Amino acid sequence: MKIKLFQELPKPTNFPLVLQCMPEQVKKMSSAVASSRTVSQMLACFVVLVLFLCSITSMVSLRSQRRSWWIGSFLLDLESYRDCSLLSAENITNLTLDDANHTSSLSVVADGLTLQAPEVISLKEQLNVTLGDENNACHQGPTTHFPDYFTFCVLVVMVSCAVYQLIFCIIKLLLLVAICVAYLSMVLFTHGSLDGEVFISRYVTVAVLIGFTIAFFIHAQQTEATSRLDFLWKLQAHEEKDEIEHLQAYNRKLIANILPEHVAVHFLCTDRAPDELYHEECESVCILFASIPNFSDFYVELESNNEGVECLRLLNEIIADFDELLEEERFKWIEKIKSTGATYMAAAGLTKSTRDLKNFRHVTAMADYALRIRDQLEYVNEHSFNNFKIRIGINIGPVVAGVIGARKPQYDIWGNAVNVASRMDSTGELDKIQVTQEVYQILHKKGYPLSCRGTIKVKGKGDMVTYFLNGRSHDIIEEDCSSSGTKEAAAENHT
Ligand SMILES: Nc1ncnc2c1ncn2[C@@H]1O[C@H](COP(=O)(O)OP(=O)(O)OP(=O)(O)O)[C@@H](O)[C@H]1O
Repeated sequence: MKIKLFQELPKPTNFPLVLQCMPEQVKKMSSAVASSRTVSQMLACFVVLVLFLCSITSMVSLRSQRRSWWIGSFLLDLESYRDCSLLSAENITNLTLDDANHTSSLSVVADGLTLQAPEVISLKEQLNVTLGDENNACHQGPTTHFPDYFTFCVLVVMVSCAVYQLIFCIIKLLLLVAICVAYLSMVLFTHGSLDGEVFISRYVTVAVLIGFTIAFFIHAQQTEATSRLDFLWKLQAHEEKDEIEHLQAYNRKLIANILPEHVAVHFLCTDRAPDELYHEECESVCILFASIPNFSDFYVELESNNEGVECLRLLNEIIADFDELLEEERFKWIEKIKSTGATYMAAAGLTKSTRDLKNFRHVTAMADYALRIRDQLEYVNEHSFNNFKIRIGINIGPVVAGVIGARKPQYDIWGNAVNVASRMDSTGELDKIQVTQEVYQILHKKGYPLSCRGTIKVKGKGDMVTYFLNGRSHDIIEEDCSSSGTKEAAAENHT
């Protein structure tokens, strides 16, 4: 995989605390600078150059003031420095202001420069101080008093250049070389006279600066290599994190497709015991079994239908249509449990949020769903020129819900209510929805048209009075009519 170096990593959403206290304009400016590596580098180079200029400005002034004789100015010039040096305690031991006034033939010889007594007196008068005194004008901070200061300043500037890790090492090298060349040319050519007793040897200065440049360049290379490695690791970590998140989302979706949402949440929870059996007791669950008994007649393995695959394709479409209907908001109470062959099983009221013990909306939703899938099969028959018949059974009661299996876990429900619901299907009639007395009592109150089938024999249960659900609730139809009427009226008003 080819990775672009210094590609920009996702920016942190939160500003550091210091930046948060800053005015909005400053925040914007700093984030604009930080977001562009080129701008940041240019800014860093600019800062280093400004520092360098600041450090050598005094040196330039020193040269421009050389001919002036302004004692007491901030920049004492070179000649005054030399004069002060000559008048230091080492050269004139017994000279005080009074002595000098009375000594007419005093002369001072040092470094080949001869000052006659009147000149010395004149100088001393101008200085108006006692020579050899630490606080005299000769000591008042002339830059030349400690000229190596410039070399140290330049070294500090070079250190500041090394501090900026974001500058490429090659740019750093160019910057360091430029600083060295500029400074050394000043020391060697324009300020050559500062050498000797004033500067440390020019050769030492050259050696020190070259040595520092090499050291800083090696340091810059190492820092850059570390930064690149750091960047690649960060990039790799980001990619791996994205991959893990993607995988987690995929797993979540997969589990949500296999298990009901609330059960999937339980299984994705990290602090659950791995061998723990998931089960829960649910009261008043409405169970539906819907089967297509004549599908087995339709299913034949022939060469013409690709050994039965085309039959399975049609069954798959029917089941998928049933699944799709559950996406509708009004069927949110219902959870598909499974489909076995041509039998579809669903339950409503498995969680608190999908159970309505007051208005039994989960039961009415199941009744509507049963009517809806019957219509859907009619529709499939019309379009596939088949004559599939559906048989539906509905019951209500307590169940135990749980997940069975470690490798291919399956959510299922068990209990007498489930067995009876299955019996309502198996003992039912084609194209009819058979319900138990408990379901009848709920649906009847809600305005659903039901007809009593009579007493039937149910295996294991004995005689049972059952009912057929014949259509939708009058209340719901009225509600639908009024809402569609309102919609039409609204549409009319709109036009
Ligand atoms: N969770 C379930 N999923 C699918 N079908 C179920 C489930 N629970 C019960 N049934 C079905 O309910 C029907 C009634 O079961 P019951 O235990 O009363 O009698 P059975 O003797 O086991 O059934 P059968 O006589 O059909 O073999 C069975 O056909 C069974 O397949």
